[in-house]
Amino acid sequence: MSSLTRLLQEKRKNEASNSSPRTSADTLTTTPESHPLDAQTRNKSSSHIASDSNSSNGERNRATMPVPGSVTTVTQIYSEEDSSSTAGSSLDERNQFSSSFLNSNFAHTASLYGTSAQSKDRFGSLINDQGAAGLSSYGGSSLAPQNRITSRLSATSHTSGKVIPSLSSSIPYSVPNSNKDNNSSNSNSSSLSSSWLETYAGGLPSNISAIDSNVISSPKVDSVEPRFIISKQKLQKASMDNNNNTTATQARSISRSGSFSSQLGNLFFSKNSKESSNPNSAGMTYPANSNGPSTSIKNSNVANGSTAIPKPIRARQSSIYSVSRQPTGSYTDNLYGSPSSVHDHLPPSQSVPRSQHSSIGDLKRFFKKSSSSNLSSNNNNAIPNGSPVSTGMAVPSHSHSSSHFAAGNYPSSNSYNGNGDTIYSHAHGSAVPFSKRYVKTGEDLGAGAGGSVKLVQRIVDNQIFAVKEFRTKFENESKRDYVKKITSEYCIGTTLNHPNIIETIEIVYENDRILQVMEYCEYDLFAIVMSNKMSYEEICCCFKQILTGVQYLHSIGLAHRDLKLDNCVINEKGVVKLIDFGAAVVFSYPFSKNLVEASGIVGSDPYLAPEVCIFAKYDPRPVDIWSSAIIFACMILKKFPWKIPKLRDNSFKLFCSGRDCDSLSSLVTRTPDPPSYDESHSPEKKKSEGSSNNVSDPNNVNIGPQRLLHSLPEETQHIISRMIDLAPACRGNIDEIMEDPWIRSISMCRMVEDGLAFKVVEGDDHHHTQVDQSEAHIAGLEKKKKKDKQNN
Ligand SMILES: Nc1ncnc2c1ncn2[C@@H]1O[C@H](COP(=O)(O)OP(=O)(O)OP(=O)(O)O)[C@@H](O)[C@H]1O
Repeated sequence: MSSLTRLLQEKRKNEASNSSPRTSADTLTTTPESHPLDAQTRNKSSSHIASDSNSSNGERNRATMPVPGSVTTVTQIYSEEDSSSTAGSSLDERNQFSSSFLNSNFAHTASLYGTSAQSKDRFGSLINDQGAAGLSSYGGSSLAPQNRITSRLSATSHTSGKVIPSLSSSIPYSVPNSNKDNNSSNSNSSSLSSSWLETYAGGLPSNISAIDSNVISSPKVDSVEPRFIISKQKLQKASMDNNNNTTATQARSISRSGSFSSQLGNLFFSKNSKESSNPNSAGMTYPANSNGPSTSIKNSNVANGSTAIPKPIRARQSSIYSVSRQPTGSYTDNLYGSPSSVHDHLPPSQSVPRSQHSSIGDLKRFFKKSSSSNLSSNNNNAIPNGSPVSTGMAVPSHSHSSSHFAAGNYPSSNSYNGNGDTIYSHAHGSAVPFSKRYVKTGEDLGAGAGGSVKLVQRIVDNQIFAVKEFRTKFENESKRDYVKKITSEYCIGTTLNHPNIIETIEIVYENDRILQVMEYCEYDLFAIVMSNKMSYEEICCCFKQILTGVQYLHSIGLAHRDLKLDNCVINEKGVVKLIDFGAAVVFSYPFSKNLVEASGIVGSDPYLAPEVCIFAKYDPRPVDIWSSAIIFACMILKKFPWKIPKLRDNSFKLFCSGRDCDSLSSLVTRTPDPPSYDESHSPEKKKSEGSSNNVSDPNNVNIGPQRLLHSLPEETQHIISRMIDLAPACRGNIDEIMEDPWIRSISMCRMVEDGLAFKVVEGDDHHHTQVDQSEAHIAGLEKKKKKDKQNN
């Protein structure tokens, strides 16, 4: 056990002894004997690994085998709940694989965006170990509760009111070697990693190289060149000028780091048009030298002209031509390259990425509207940094998506009388009300925590789209949480541009509903997996496409945080797309090496990475990596490896056991082994990763990582084991994963540019399974399941 971990545990122990009786039960137990794996308990568990659905009996038998006495089992800190909860909450073993998989997979996303430990406490009493009616932070949805595992806020010590440490405070994420002096104000992790780094001569694992602290801090500047020094008089004059021109001041005051969120906080909770029109309360305004607000907008909030709102025509115009998909990596060109942007009028130092302006302006208009209808005001609510709101606003600055808002040739108005407003669009004719441009067609596609998704047909060309209608605010939900969710999806949806990410066509606010029009994909990946018709090559293709989408997200500083089969759709050409960015967060801002940790138990139980359930803050990138590996395992096994990554789940407990360590917290906080002398002099060997997968008995397939891995094809085992390393610091990062020989060898269907359009180049060793449209989406599968139940 590392001294660091020991320190952490001692701290917890002390905290535990000082707190309530409940917390004393959370004390770390490290003695293997105290949690022997007992066959009976395991027997109750239904979530076992098997290579296919017919092997359930064999699996059950295997699970009842006594675990050799020599192997270690793991215990989890803060595990009162875990130890007291029953194995009965695991998947029902008697069920067919497919049905348990189906039941379990209708999982809601739980999210507590950026909540503090205290705020989590508010929900603590609602925790329900049985899972069926557990708390969804969204308060439920239209899907039948028996059909889903609701992600609960059940993890760890949230109920005990303890402040759970940040994961990065116990492992060295940071890389402060290059600017040691600058990091004096940084967290412990920086100094820890600094010494760690010094000790081991810079042998950094590849997945932590880009980050040098978990705090955003401005770099210190020792000396400033004279030409950059502005005299006091000049400054005063400038500020007087600025007072006369608040619009310009506001525009210039928008900074990349942090201020977006607080300004957005004001924006969202503006009480009325008066407040909104006050630049000090509204926060976001448009550059004075832009074309200014459109007086043609029939919006009382805007009509007085005192609030500088992006000219919608401009924003709309800006989105038409440049929205065609750009190959990954071309975003910086788009971001700064378009000559027609209003931002080009600003000197570089004052300009902010265009799409930020557009998004913010659009959002401002939208939320002023909605605040006058749905949301009552509350100016006191500040939205914290790192929340999905700030996240959302930060996204465009990273991304190429400014192209969405670059010059174009849109209809002269994007607003229409009374009924609705297109917030974002790169669709023709968006000046016409949504309801006059689209008709609903067919069955609903699905519904989840964020809203319901329907199929619509565009009248003008009969093209089919998926429309997500965001749910309205729940009564017991804070406006902050609601707004965060919507904003996050809005910003991200309008920003991302990659073949493996769903394309947002437009976002419309109409009759108090928020509608996101997306490209339609004919199948849910979940439904395809459930058809049991996928070939191995097809599974690999889908997996690589998912990873490609993740690689794109991570490359622009975003993490999805809710990767699961349900959030992957696939079109009839075999192109997989990631959907549902309601839980996504920014982990890195442009031009910054700082890691912005994520917080909250967000995601769906079976796909959750263990650190999410243990730490209040964590790096969200390894979380995506873990979830992607679980998706792969699900596609191969047609079932979940476990129901939840907590020790109360016997399958997960067995997976964690049999290693050279007996405590889950130690395993999770492990750091890569420093390279030995030999390794550091041999690039090949250097790659051999330290990991928490250290196995006591590699031949025992009932316990340890091989419990899962042995069920997977051999060539996949190496990289999957790197992806499901219990320690996020040891987990492979996305670039490393893409370099894995097996991943590289996968023949993947992909989109390539073909003149102005894109065409799909199919993988050469497989075809993609198609299923009947009645069973192509989760809603259809649910219906079928209900029908089957009734017939039985
Ligand atoms: N573009 C699309 N094309 C086809 N089907 C889609 C599309 N977008 C969503 N769906 C279907 O709608 C379902 C719900 O969508 P989504 O995940 O965005 O909703 P949600 O309310 O955010 O769900 P969750 O509970 O996972 O947060 C998906 O599982 C999928 O079946």
